[in-house]
Amino acid sequence: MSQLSYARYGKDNIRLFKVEKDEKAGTQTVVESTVCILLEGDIETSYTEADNSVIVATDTQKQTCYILAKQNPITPPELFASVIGDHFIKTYPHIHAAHVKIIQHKWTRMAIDGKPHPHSFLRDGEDIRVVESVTRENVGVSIRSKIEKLLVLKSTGSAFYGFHRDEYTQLQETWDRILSTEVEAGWAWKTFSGLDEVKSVAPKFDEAFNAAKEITLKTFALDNSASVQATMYKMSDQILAAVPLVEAVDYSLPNKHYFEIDLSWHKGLKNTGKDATVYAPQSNPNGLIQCTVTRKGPKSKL
Ligand SMILES: O=c1[nH]c(=O)c2[nH]c(=O)[nH]c2[nH]1
Repeated sequence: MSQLSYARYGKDNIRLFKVEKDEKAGTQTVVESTVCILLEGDIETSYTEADNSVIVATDTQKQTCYILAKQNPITPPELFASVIGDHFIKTYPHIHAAHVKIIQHKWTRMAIDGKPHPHSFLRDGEDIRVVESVTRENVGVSIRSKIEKLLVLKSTGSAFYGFHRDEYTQLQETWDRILSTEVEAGWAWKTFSGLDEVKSVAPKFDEAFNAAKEITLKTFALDNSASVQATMYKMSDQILAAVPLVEAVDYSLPNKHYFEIDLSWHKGLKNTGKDATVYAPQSNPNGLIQCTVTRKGPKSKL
C-alpha cells in the first residue's frame, strides 16, 4: 500500500555554551550555539516495523554533541559541524549521512574604560552566523555558511527607475529613496573529501565569514544602488572573488519599504521628494529579492 520514501531524524535546538579559559592571560572567551543533528541511513525498519534497534536515540545525539564540544573546539562552526557529522557516520555503520546545522549567536567582548574586559560580553546585534553541513559516506562533506538577520538601512544613495511599466503599474520612479533590508547571505563551499580536509582549511572559514560581512556592508553603503537586484549581484561577485574555495553565493534580501507621506493637506507642509524627512516604515507586504551566483568556467580547485 505505502512505502517510506525518505527519512531522517535527530535532535533540534540543542543549546550549547562553551567557555575557553586562558589561565595565563587571565581571559575567558565564550561561544553560544544552537545545533540541529539529523541522521540518515538504514533506519527504515524503525518506521515500518517498530524496530527500535536501529535508532541512535535523539537523546544520545544530544549527549554526543556535548561530549564532542568538550573534546573539540566549537569554532569555527564549519569545523565543529564536520566533527559531529564525521562522528556519526564513522561510529554507526548503518548511519550513512549526517546533516548538521549550527547557529552561532553573538557574544561580543565588552570594552570597559576603553579596554577589552576579560570575561564580560554583550549582544551587539541580532545577526547570526549559520552553518549547514552534510557529511555523507563515500561522498564527503558539503558545507554552506551563512549570515542571517543582519539589519541594514541607508537613508539615501538608492534609486529605482526605468522598471517595466504597463496598465498594472502605479509605482512612481525614484532617484532617491531609503533602502533597508535584513541580509541573509550564503556561500557554498566546494565539497570536501572528509574531516581531514575540512581541518586543513579551517582558518578559511572565519576569513570567509569576515570577508562576506565586510563586502556586504561596504557594498551596501558605497554602491549608488540602482536596485536591490543590482546591488546584491555586486556583493555576490566580490565574495566569489575573495574566497576561491567557494563555488556559489546566494542572497535573500527583503526590501523593507519606507514610504513617503504626503502632508501637503496640512497647511501645505512639504514632505515629498527632496523635502521628505518623515516616512512611514512598512511591515508588509515587502519585496523579496533572491539570487544565486556561481563562477563562470571550471569549478574551483584547492
Ligand atoms: O530594488 C527594487 N527591486 C524591485 O524589484 C522592486 N520592485 C519595487 O516595487 N521596488 C523595487 N525595488
